[in-house]
Amino acid sequence: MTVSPFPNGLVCSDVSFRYGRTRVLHNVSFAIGRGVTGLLGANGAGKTTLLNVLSTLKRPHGGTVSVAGHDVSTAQGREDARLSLGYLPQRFELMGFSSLEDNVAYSAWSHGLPERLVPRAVDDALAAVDLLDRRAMRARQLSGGQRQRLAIACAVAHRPEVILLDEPTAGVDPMQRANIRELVTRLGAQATVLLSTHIIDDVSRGADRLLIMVGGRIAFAGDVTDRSVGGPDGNVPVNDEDRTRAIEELFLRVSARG
Ligand SMILES: Nc1ncnc2c1ncn2[C@@H]1O[C@H](COP(=O)(O)OP(=O)(O)OP(=O)(O)O)[C@@H](O)[C@H]1O
Repeated sequence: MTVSPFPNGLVCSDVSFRYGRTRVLHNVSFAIGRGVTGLLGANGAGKTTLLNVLSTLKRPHGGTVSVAGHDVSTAQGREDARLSLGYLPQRFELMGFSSLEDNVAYSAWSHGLPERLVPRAVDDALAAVDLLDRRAMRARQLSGGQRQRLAIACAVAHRPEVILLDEPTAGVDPMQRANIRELVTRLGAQATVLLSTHIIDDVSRGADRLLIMVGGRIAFAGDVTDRSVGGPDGNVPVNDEDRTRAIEELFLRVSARG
């Protein structure tokens, strides 16, 4: 057995998953630690399915997942993992008629944060997403981008060690996107963050590492500053624009290879 370099991060070993008889994840393996790892893949590549498996919502048909050191193949491991996990799914529900602070408090409590720690956690999470001054508002009164930020606050208020974000910047304007990107970078300073996205800018500007999924397999894994991201000529991109272009080219190259 190989020892993961990130025993307290997210370790996915040889994971397979099927919907009925259709295999969607094929022997997916990677290990990531603190920082932001971008997960890129075309529509239908299997990103959401992978996040559902990593979050323990779905059980893999093969392989193992370890979240913050907890092996999720056992009932106790899954229970411990859920307390160490924050998951922002692609489609999330907020309690529209409840205040922002009640939304975050309920989420923190339901993730197992002791009740006495909840008020402070709510303040910290709302401050982190820049919504503290709207704490008493009802969630249904927020704009789309603000709702997205509130949902992130709900996902991270219990201070999880591993955070899974499924397209957190989908459908938000460039200003809000930059705010969310900055927030994700801050989260990555304290936690292992896996960020699934179609927006290459989010990866080139905000991620340290990159995974590319093609047809349910990991087709590329590396640092965003790796020489391999620079393409066949091996030039290392030095600024965000060059890096975005290089990652886009890498994505197309790797996807075409299948
Ligand atoms: N509940 C389901 N039942 C059957 N097949 C499914 C189900 N959910 C997803 N699939 C299939 O699994 C494959 C992977 O889907 P998934 O949603 O994981 O991809 P994705 O990379 O997240 O796509 P997108 O970027 O469009 O969100 C697709 O072929 C999809 O049709």
